[in-house]
Amino acid sequence: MATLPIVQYEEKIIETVENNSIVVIIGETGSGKSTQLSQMLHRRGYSKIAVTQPRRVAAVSVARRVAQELGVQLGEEVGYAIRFEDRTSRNTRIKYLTDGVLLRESLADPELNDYSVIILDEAHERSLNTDILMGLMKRLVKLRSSNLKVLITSATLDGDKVSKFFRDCPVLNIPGKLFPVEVLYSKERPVNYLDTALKTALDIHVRQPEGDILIFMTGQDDIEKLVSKLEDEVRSLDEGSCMDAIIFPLHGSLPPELQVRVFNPPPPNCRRIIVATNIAETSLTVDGVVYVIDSGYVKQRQYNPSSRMYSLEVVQISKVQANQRAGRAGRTRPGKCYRLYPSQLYHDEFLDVTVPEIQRSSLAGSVLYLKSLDLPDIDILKFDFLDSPSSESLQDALKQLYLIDAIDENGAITSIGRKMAELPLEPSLSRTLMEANNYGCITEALTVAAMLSTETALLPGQSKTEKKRKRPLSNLPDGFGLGDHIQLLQIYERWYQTDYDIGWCKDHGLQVGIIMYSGISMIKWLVSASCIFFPKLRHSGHTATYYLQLTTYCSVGAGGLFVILLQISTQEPKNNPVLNFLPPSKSKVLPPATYPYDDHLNHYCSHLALLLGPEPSGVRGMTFARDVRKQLSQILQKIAKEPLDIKENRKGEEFRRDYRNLRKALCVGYANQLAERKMHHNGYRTLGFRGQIVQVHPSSSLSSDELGKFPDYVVYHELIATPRPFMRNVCSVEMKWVIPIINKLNTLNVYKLSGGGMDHVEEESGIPDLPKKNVEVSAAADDNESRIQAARERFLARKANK
Ligand SMILES: Nc1ncnc2c1ncn2[C@@H]1O[C@H](COP(=O)(O)OP(=O)(O)OP(=O)(O)O)[C@@H](O)[C@H]1O
Repeated sequence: MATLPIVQYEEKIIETVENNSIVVIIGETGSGKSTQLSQMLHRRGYSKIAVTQPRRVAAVSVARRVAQELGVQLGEEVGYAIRFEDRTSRNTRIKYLTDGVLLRESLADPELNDYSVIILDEAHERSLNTDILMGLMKRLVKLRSSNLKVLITSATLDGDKVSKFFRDCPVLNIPGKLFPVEVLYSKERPVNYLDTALKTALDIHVRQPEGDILIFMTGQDDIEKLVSKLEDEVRSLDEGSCMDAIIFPLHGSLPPELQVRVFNPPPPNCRRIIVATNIAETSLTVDGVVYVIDSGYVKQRQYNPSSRMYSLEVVQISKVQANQRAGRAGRTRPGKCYRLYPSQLYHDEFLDVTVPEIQRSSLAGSVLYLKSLDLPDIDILKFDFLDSPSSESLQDALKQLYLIDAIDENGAITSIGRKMAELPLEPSLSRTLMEANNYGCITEALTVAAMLSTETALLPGQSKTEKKRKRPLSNLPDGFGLGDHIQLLQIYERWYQTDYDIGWCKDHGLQVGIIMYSGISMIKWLVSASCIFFPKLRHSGHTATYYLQLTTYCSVGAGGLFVILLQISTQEPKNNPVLNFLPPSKSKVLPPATYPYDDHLNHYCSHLALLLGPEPSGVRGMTFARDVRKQLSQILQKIAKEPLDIKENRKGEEFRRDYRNLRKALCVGYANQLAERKMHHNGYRTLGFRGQIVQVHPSSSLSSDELGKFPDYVVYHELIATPRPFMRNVCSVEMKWVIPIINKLNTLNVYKLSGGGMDHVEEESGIPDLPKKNVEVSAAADDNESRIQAARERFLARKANK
């Protein structure tokens, strides 16, 4: 391997780090920041080094690479920790982790005493968590100036600005690029960038020498379309006219085991084409990528605090992002980057840097962390951020936290808030769990939280492919028309009643992937087993590869045997007689990856995946939800004072109930996400400050009454601003549960909540659509009467407003 540019500056780097608590390091993409800095510091005796990454896939892949370079087993001296998966041990000295995981660790140990060095890598991404960590590091180095070093690293960060933020800390600019990348621009912006990306990829495939292709698209839908078109086109090429090609999608909704497939080397005489979102933009080295195609766009989530609405917009990338994308080529040999936009556009119209996530996200979760850290004299509205979020965003977060009882009226964190902060969930779901415990329905609430946190949600369909799947799903439970949370719960309960039978999922329209997934897991287990019985295999990479390839072809050839394997494999591992002989999995989410030849095994399995067909995303949804549920249950048991009554599930009972307690708990958890139906139609108005007119998303399972009317009040999981604003994942709640929340809304003072005391102007808490006087909770005893009364008051209030 060629010497990486950063290695030549080792002495200078170490000297600067030794003399300063905070150092900013700027080096070209591929110069070795992510993989080498940690090793250098480790060599120089720093005891434990944390390296944060904004993205999970990067944390895993860089840890894997460093473990390989040091010749150690992943999870031992070098490990990684991402949400719901921790692959570290007591021996771990270099730990790659997502910035969110480090923030969470700081809750248990605010001084992060476990680490002697903290590296915030890829700081240019300006992820919400990295920005908050920067603010915290500034405080932390004061407290631990004698024994903590902080490094902020990036290829494309404004070093001077960061240096200024950290009181003029030194900035080291590491010159040098490992391999050159030739940048080619289009003459004009294409009318259809999907077709242009397709044409460019095929052109490269047919005309250019070997080397893999990485294409940056905006989102899952476009990726799926392009993958399918590429597959068709490659299949129709004359045999022997060019090398073979395998095409991989890569986006955040793919399960981790399918994401890492892209790192497996392709078979001989075969080109990989990877179609990715910006998940592949930073820190990733896919060995063999020589050509990058950059569409110039990214899909970005944007939160509007005044409407509390998310929109997902396709926007032009920044120059920083374009340069990061180009940097994915030329990492292991010279490369080319095809930009599907003219050079003039890049220079004149692209923003220099990406808008920080902190300025386009809901901040409730982050503010809760800050509150729970118990930092002295902290006024959230004046917290020292590199780029401050809008005061409106911070106020929105404080109000939400107050409404769900995470902070009191003076802004102090409550005991409920503390527990919520320990759960790796968004505040609304954490609060629902806390309340569900009081109402005796924690078992059900855990399932709902797990189903909603599983990114590859089964319902409602998000991508085109998922929409196609909606038909078979109609056989699934309907949530009794009470809403989507209940439907998700019922689906999981139904699955539980089949003893988590994968075949049941198959019967609901997910068969191919399910069998393939189980079949691959099964074969992994079998190969693991053969390595126990033939230990020589474990130590010989080449022999193992050869052996694995041989068995691949034998397995495929021996169709009969394979069918039997598949049959066995549709059972859960715990029920499977063969699997019971085998060692337990070390990793919590992935199928077992226990031996040093993991990569060969994954390689082998990806060959098999290619032979067998599409991906099992729906199954991942369910099996992953099950795993997440188990982990959440463990965390809850740990933070509860007394043992919790959490069952694996309750067979049958819930099908006779109206889920009243669960809906009550949801109402408390989603107190900031409530909507009231308009009087004469099925549109809703969100409750709180500046109500919005919104609709129930058409995919919802919420049903109307005999008059065709939806329930008067619902909670919603999120608001999406498409041309018409929709509530996604809604659940019916009752007015008498809503009233105490409205009363709370009337009393809050946001400046007190911020922790800054009363030295600000009194805040007007106006709720446009509701009476401002306190509503007596007792008045709600009779539902009908109170509804009539409320309707009357709403009418009068509206009239008065006119
Ligand atoms: N998985 C891998 N396979 C092959 N080579 C790799 C791998 N990971 C890293 N490398 C090599 O190490 C070099 C440095 O990678 P590293 O991720 O440390 O760079 P970096 O400076 O952090 O880049 P970036 O700013 O793009 O994240 C790469 O350019 C590549 O040559």
